Amino acid sequence: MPTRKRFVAGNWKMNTTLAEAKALGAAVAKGVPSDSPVAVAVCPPFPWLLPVGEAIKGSAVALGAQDVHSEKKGAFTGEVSPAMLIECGCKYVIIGHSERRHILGESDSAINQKLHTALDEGLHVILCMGETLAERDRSLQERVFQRQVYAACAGLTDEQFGRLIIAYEPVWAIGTGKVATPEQAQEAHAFVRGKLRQLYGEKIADALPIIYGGSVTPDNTAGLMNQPDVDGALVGGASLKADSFLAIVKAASA
Ligand SMILES: O=C(CO)COP(=O)(O)O
Repeated sequence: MPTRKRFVAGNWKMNTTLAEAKALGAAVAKGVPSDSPVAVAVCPPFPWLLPVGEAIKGSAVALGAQDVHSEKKGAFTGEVSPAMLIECGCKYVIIGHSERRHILGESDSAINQKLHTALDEGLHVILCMGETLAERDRSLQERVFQRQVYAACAGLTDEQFGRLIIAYEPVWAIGTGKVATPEQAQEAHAFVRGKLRQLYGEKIADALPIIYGGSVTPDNTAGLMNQPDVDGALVGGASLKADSFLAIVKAASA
């Protein structure tokens, strides 16, 4: 049986004041035990990376960013490079979140470029993917996974695969309170893992964490985590309160 460490990350999106972010970071850091069986990260907005990094310093909680640019540096007004994130203390970066794909129009190829640059520069990447409701209604989800995941993974080295986490986030479940059932999540995760196995071999497929995101709460975490291919959670709304985020981490630790 493969042993994948579970991973729970909080995506704070465009929320929190500076004071709230520092307090939330500190409370999460305090609540996660140093010997936590679950790896934990928080992903605050860019301007709060340094102060939140300070608030979680020395704890078991790692820092992540919500996006990154695909080039290493240059004339890209308003953008942030992988090296800047690393200097801010980030271990992780989220790439390809559905809000960026659908609201900001990020294409698969732009996401793939970001993924490769971020991995080349040394970050761990949380690559988001998932189908819309219209796509699920037409049973197109597996085609969507294929497009979003496999193109992104082409050309990665074994070492880079070791720094990749896939987050399955069905668009219809994000911020809607409509969580995927454990069976729906398992089916999607198993499909993705099966394809990774076909394309890149057993070792890579078995080691790669696939986490679920979309209306995760303390109440539905255990059911999702009981599925063999669900390795953790990417949490939006419920990560904005330390109590609920820590309850999710605890449920994922069981
Ligand atoms: O988009 C998400 C995490 O990246 C999920 O958001 P919610 O947990 O608020 O549904």
